[in-house]
Amino acid sequence: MISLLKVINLHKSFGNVKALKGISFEVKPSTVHGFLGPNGAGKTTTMKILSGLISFDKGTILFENLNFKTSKSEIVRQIGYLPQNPAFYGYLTPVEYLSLIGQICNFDTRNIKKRTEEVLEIVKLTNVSKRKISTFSGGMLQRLGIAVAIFNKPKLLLLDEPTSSLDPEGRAEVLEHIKSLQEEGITVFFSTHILSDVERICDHITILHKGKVIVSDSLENLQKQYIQPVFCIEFENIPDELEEKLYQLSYIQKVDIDNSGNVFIYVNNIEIAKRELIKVLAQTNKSILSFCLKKPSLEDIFIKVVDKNDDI
Ligand SMILES: Nc1ncnc2c1ncn2[C@@H]1O[C@H](COP(=O)(O)OP(=O)(O)OP(=O)(O)O)[C@@H](O)[C@H]1O
Repeated sequence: MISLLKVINLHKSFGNVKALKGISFEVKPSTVHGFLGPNGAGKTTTMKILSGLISFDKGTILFENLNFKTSKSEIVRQIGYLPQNPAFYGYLTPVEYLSLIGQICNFDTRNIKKRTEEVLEIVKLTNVSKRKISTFSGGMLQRLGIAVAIFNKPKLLLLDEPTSSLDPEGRAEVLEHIKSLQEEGITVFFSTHILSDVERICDHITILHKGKVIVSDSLENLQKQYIQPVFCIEFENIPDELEEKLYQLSYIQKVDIDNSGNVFIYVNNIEIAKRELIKVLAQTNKSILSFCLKKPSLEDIFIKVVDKNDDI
């Protein structure tokens, strides 16, 4: 699949602070791409460069076949950006506010009206389109921010921590909208610290740490590569010499039994284990209350890769 955006060896310093130390990653079209990293990793700096707000020192940015160095204005016209703390004029209604945006984007009056109705429909704010923005909840404000960012029909939408200031309900609401933008043909690149948000809606993930990209891959590949599958078994009574018996099997890597009697079995061949392990456990003749394969968590991946790269 050809990339929509390619960032190659991008550098940016603010005085002595090296915010980006040669980052490279690609964003595929029609994906939701999560941009993860601890505070100060360089996420906002990257977003500001991509939206054309600040310059970069070194490197290449390609958008489709265009080079950012020579076609910046053509590229940024196709990129929407929702900053971390968007500000609105609270005394206006969404219709009035979006009309203002339409004028800034050089739409004519008829098209402003049409596009305003369309984007309000997309972000599900049609029923409050004539209410003052000052009365909106955090989730509604973020959705209005998305409406502004997609007004000009961008191919790529950059969202800087769109859920960080929201409660769980507001987050769920905004995440649902981000996911639905894919259906509108918009590719989304969004930064966050909240790992569960990424897990919920992202296809691809780039992890940034201290100005460097330490991982950039599909969520599926990351789960396969970084997470060891673990079987979790709850017995009514733990069978005698269970650990010794399990360690005799070549596909068993590690067995842990916690204080509540739950057994965690790590394996090196998931396919054999899926077929054979349950049969082996059944031969113990002890009642099994539950048996499951634990789903890899993004938090585990994050901790693993950030720990591994902590000395960079
Ligand atoms: N205008 C600036 N002047 C000086 N230093 C800056 C400026 N903007 C960012 N930095 C520094 O660059 C580094 C990267 O900051 P950036 O805001 O991009 O990180 P971030 O990953 O977005 O962090 P957060 O999650 O806290 O928003 C930090 O060390 C920050 O202090």
